[in-house]
Formats: sequence, structure tokens, C-alpha cells
Amino acid sequence: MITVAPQVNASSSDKLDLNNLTPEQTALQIKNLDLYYGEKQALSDVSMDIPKGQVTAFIGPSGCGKSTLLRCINRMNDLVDSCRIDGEILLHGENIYNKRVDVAALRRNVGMVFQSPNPFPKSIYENVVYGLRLQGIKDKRKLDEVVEKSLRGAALWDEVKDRLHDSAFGLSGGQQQRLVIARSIAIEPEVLLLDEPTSALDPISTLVIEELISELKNKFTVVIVTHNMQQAARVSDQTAFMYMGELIEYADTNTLFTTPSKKKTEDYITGRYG
Ligand SMILES: Nc1ncnc2c1ncn2[C@@H]1O[C@H](COP(=O)(O)OP(=O)(O)OP(=O)(O)O)[C@@H](O)[C@H]1O
Repeated sequence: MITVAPQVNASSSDKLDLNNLTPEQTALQIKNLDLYYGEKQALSDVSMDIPKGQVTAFIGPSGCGKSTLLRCINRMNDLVDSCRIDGEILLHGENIYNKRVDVAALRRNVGMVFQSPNPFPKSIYENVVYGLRLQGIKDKRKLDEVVEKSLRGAALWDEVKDRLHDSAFGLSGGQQQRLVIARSIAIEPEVLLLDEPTSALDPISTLVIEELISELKNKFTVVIVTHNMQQAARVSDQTAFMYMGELIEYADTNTLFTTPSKKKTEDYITGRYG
């Protein structure tokens, strides 16, 4: 059990005013979001703006709604029959829950990486180009270029460049997770959602992925759900603490872990519950 607040990465970026982001600074706006699974309310009146080109972490005790909120951002909850949502999530000022929105296009623009690495039963190369092939891209030179660029972007190229046509299942868990990240970034999304991306990995692979996350924010907006407060402190620029479906506190990571403004946040980060 953690009894002291985690060390915060001193290189956390400059503070943004999260309540007054400019349109240029904003990737997503979540407005008064309520979510119900049948009768059960899993999110209550969640509002927050997520900055562009930064890493935002969702933390909180098990069952508080972190993954549910993350899944709202690319409408993964649409797949749950009992799920009902009120409120809005704006991307480029448009509500992603608007009937006009093409959900497949949304999910290309807002990619998602899950807890357990889920490469397809194909070669490393074919995993990376999967989304491009779906888009009908056949030009081998273009595909080769994307494979190298994406694998480099996922810090995997050097380890796999000589076995691109081998099965993805021959990779270690940590390599598979980086391959899944390469597959996600190959189609150049704006936002990458990471749902506990290292919870199935050993400490060394975890560190590699954490370093990678810090690189990814140079090109993408990253939103990560993590159980691990140290991880949130290490990788994120701002952190949202959730409790029983409510957003309790949302602040730059340094502030949230060193001088939280709410008692519930303080109790959680000092290990009094959770
Ligand atoms: N598909 C579903 N159907 C019904 N209830 C669900 C579903 N998914 C999640 N829930 C419920 O919604 C609440 C929030 O779950 P969620 O998975 O978002 O929490 P979490 O904070 O990510 O938890 P954990 O850290 O344990 O993954 C929980 O009470 C959970 O049981």
C-alpha cells in the first residue's frame, strides 16, 4: 500500500489554466457528462477540458469510472447495450455524440490501446499497416515508409527491423504493446487513449512504455487511465482524480500530488483508501 504521495516528475510541463484553455490549446471538451449502465449511474456530471499535445491521466480507486470516461472519448461504450449517455464531448467544437458523426472515422482519429496487448494474428508488418490496408492503400513504398515511421515512433524499430514478416506473437508482452501503439499511430490519430497500458507488463517494459508516452505527446494528445499513481506522476502533465463516478479534482500533476485542494484527493494519494 502506498503511504506517501508519489514523486512527481520535475520536468512536468508548464502549468496551463485548465479552466480557461484557448481553442488552440484544447483537444477535447467534456461537458456535463452523465453515464448510466442500466439503472446504475457510473459517471455524474463530469466536465473537463483536455489540452492538446499533453498527457492527461485519470486516476482513482477501482470502479470509480476511469475506464468508462476514457471509453466515452471514442464511443466504445456504444457497444454496451445498457449504456446511456447525457452531456457532450466536443472534438473540434463538434459533439462526438451528434447523430451525424461517423463513429468509425471518430475511432480512427481517437485511437485506443488496451490493458493487454492485442496484436492481430499476423506479421509485425501487417499489424502496422492494418488500418492503411482498410483505407485501401496498396502502394508498397508508402506502406514500407509508414511501417518504419510508426515502429520508430513506438520505439520498436531497432528491435524488429530484421524480422518484420515474423508473427507478432513472437514478440514479448512489452514489445507487443509497443506494436499495438505503432498500429494505432500508423493511421495518425489526433488522440491516443491508453487504458492501463502497462498493467500486464514487467517493470522494465513498463519503463520503456512510460518513456514512449512522453515522446508520443509531441505528436498526439494522450489520455491515460492508470491504477498506478507513481505512473501518473511520472508521465502525465495533468491528472484527474475520480471517485464514485465524479470528477473530484483536476489539476496539473504537480499540484494534484503535492498540494491537492480536496480532502478526498489527499486521502487517496496518501494511501488512506483505494
Ligand atoms: N459494461 C458494463 N456494464 C455494467 N456496468 C459496468 C460496465 N462497465 C463498467 N461498469 C460499472 O461502472 C462502474 C465504473 O467502472 P469502470 O470500469 O469505469 O471503473 P474503473 O475506475 O476503470 O475501475 P478499474 O480501475 O477497476 O478498472 C463500476 O461500478 C463498474 O462495475
